[in-house]
Amino acid sequence: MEPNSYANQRIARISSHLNPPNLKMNEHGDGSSLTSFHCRAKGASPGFKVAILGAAGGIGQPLSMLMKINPLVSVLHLYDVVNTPGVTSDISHMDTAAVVRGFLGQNQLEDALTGMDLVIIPAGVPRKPGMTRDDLFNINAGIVKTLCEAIAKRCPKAIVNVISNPVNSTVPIAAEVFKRAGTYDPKRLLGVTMLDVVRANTFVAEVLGLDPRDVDVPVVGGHAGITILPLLSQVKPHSSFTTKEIEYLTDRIQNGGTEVVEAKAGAGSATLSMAYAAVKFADACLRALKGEADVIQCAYVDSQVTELPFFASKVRLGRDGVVEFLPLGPLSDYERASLEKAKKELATSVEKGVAFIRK
Ligand SMILES: NC(=O)c1ccc[n+]([C@@H]2O[C@H](COP(=O)([O-])OP(=O)(O)OC[C@H]3O[C@@H](n4cnc5c(N)ncnc54)[C@H](O)[C@@H]3O)[C@@H](O)[C@H]2O)c1
Ligand SMILES: O=C(O)C[C@H](O)C(=O)O
Repeated sequence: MEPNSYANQRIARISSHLNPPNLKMNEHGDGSSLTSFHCRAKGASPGFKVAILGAAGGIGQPLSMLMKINPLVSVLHLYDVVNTPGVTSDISHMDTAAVVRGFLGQNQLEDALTGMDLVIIPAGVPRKPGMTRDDLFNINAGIVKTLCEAIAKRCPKAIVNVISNPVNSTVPIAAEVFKRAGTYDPKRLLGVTMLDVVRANTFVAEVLGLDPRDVDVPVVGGHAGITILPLLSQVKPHSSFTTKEIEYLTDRIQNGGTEVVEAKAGAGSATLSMAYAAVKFADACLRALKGEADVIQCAYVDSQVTELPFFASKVRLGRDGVVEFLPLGPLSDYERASLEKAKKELATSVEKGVAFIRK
């Protein structure tokens, strides 16, 4: 054994203990462990501070793992109302730079959020077969409200990525909470619709016989059923589709979530593909925060692209969040008709979210 390796092993073992007091655990129970007092201070690695709210859930766990690998992250705060000690201990053993801290329960929510640059919210209940995303409103609306009230207090300048469903309503809820608190910056609040883009790229690539990494499908509107509108006329590389292909692809992309919910047969909704999509989106936000130019993603945002107050479309991201809305571009007749149907449903979902806070 090298002279220092024993000490190094001990320090590695206690790294998961460098946590808030509630998560200090001594698994050895022999009273002989090093404490944080004995550890040499680690120079702060450059990077961003990211909090995941709902970190112990089906999405939260793989999302936390993948964010721990992201070199742009220096500090990773994992918050949930259950099970964060275990998830935090587990993830903190990964030999990547981000320092991981766990926070458990409402009493620690504000500590989890203090000073964060990016907050990702996958907290809330998922669908079971036969449910719509809107059926989750009654539970998830209150969860998102509480979390956003704490964000307004502790990291009002953070970029916020909302994953909790129904996204078409939870993003307007978040906006209303921030308005009430006097901290609303529409550029910094983004509903995550990346999974629709990920699915669209995958399914279109299958039909075209291409590698999905070479395919780019804009998906606009919102994140539920007919509000999910893939713009197949704008697929890159430029491609033409038969009417049958357009109908098949639109239906499959709009119902991708339901396809997973049914396949999981009561055990929840998409978690792994969602974690992948959430990390892709969060990474884009962090690259833009760092100053990378030309970061363009689809997101559900406070929008000027249509007459609706919130709409998903391509946006350019920068150091302050959304810095530009890209125009919808020329639509096919099929897409124009679908957009009108989507707008009606979206308007209702937005109003429902706003009314939840204003009532
Ligand atoms: N935007 C999208 O594309 C997309 C995709 C998939 C799932 N979702 C949605 O994401 C949400 C989470 O899905 P999941 O499969 O991870 O569910 P899950 O039940 O596996 O995990 C949710 C987690 O949230 C936690 N939680 C509950 N109340 C909380 C609170 N007040 N504060 C903090 N954490 C709390 C739970 O303890 C749990 O760990 C669902 O609403 C689901 O519909 C959205
Ligand atoms: O379908 C769901 O309920 C989860 C998510 O919105 C999805 O699109 O997979």
